[in-house]
Amino acid sequence: MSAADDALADAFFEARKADLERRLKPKRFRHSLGVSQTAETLARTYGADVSTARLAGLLHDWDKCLDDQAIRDRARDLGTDVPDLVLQAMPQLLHGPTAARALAREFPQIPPEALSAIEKHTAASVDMSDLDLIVYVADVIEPSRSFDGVDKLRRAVGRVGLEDLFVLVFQHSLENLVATGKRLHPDTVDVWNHYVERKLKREGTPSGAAKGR
Ligand SMILES: Nc1ncnc2c1ncn2[C@@H]1O[C@H](COP(=O)(O)OP(=O)(O)O)[C@@H](O)[C@H]1O
Repeated sequence: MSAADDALADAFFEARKADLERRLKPKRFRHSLGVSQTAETLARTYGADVSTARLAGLLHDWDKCLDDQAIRDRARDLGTDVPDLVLQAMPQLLHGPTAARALAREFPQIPPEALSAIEKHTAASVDMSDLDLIVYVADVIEPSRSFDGVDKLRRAVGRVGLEDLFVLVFQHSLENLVATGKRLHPDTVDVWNHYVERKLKREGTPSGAAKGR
């Protein structure tokens, strides 16, 4: 069995699930299982690798047990390259990047595609792979999430393309951050513009020509 096959096998999944149950509070552990199942469903729907999706979904919050200072320390120890604003003002945005690095170190057999999705699951990024998009979406719509509009997002699964689904979900995340007066990660505008530009191109809308109200 190759190293990647080992990481995608049931035994590895069950062992990391047991680790995770020890690391996380029960609600966060249930959320992780929900993200794993939802990522698996999305992978089936959109043609991504199902085993990698379920593993990335399971492990995305591996470092969510750390407080702000522990996250900062971990980011420094692991050599994670981050803007100072994020390190100081929004260290919780680093739990994806630190988890990806820590998991790679502890379990080198985890495929890079899964680590990439874990890294990007909170702040997103331009040029995300299908698996990155899937884990981002799964984190927001998994069954234990309950917020106004979640059913609309769930209903869009399979009805719209994966990137369009991501845009809907990312839009919801941004609206929520602004509505609650939160600061935005410095890359957020770039990510939004990147995916909106691509959506406008898919729809054949000339770049920069906003649709009238
Ligand atoms: N683009 C962003 N800019 C700033 N903060 C963000 C951004 N996206 C998510 N967040 C915030 O980062 C924190 C962690 O997000 P997330 O990993 O989705 O956690 P949770 O699973 O607890 O919702 C949340 O407080 C969320 O509001």
